[in-house]
Amino acid sequence: MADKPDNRSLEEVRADIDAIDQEIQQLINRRARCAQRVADIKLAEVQAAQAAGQGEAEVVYYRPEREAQVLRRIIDRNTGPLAGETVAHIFREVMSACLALEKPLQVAYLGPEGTFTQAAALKHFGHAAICVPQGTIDNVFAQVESGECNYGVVPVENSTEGMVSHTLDSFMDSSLKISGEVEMPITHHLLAAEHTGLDGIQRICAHQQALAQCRNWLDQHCPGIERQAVSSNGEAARIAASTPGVAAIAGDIAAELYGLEKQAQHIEDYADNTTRFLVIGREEVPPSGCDKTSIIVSSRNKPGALFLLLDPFRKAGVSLTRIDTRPSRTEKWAYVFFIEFEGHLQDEKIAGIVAELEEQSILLKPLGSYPQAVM
Ligand SMILES: C=C(O[C@@H]1C=C(C(=O)O)C=C[C@H]1O)C(=O)O
Repeated sequence: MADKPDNRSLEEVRADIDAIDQEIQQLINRRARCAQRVADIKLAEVQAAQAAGQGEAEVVYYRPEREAQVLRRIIDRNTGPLAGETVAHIFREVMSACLALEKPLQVAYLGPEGTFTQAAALKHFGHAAICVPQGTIDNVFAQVESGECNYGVVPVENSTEGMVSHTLDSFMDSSLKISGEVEMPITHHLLAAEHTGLDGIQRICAHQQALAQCRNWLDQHCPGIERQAVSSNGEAARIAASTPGVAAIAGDIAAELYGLEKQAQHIEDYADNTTRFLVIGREEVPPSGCDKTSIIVSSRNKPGALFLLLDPFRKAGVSLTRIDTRPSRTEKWAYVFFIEFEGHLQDEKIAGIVAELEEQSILLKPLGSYPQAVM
């Protein structure tokens, strides 16, 4: 059946919009009161456990598995005209604001301000979270380990350049768990002070990953210009803003934050350049129904060792989403594998695989099960 023609005048449509906005606002506040009630229940549960002498568990208001389920359902049932992802982003902010009524989350991220890691933190936790920049990946881990921050966000893998090895190394020494993943499409620009122009650039600063991701473009358009690797693209943008003749490779946030002009846009060599970030926390996350698990495993140095590590996955029909190897720092010439796969450590099938791997390996460290990225 065709829709009835919409004969409303401009004034009538605007009156409708005003009435709808009022209703949405009331509903959002009603939702917020529900979230407050949930928080009261969680607090009462922890207090009751403490009174019964059962440890000193802290109240964990944030529930990543529940948030992932809410967002997935929103995308699944969406009928448009707005895109599912668009509506999910709006609800991401609604949940973020509801949660902050109790206490805004403190989230450490690999800074400085203006990095893609900051954008990833905001995408995952929403804008009500208090995001705190850290100078190094180690500091992000330390902030979460000490309880200074609730969660941390670190880059782990880029689709052009592979793993961020430092993040993997940090996991080896840490007791923190992975509680989520964030995927960000990465777009790089060549940024410099206004009116610099390609001819006015003597040096290009960026994080080594960004330099690598734009290598072909730079070879073609900026041959002979010095390239300098610095600690982050945000830092590169800061340098470019204060040093004439210096350009930075960075994204839109950095361009805006440091008032830099785009000398060239979208200079990454591969159009589907994405970076994946991990969220680290102190708690294990229950199953959300669509999860991933990451483990570190080190095998005995014998023929077929890698085959033996992977065979349990094949037998159980479980897909690996990532496998990477790092030199072990304790035993010379031993290697550790960083393996990611679909499923949750609480699934029987996954628990079986892990038990089998434990027999084959000298070290097996589960880094956590967490909801697969929703947006
Ligand atoms: C309301 C809850 O607490 C938090 C807020 C949520 C929300 O606003 O929907 C979801 C999960 C938690 O992060 C809950 O656990 O249900």
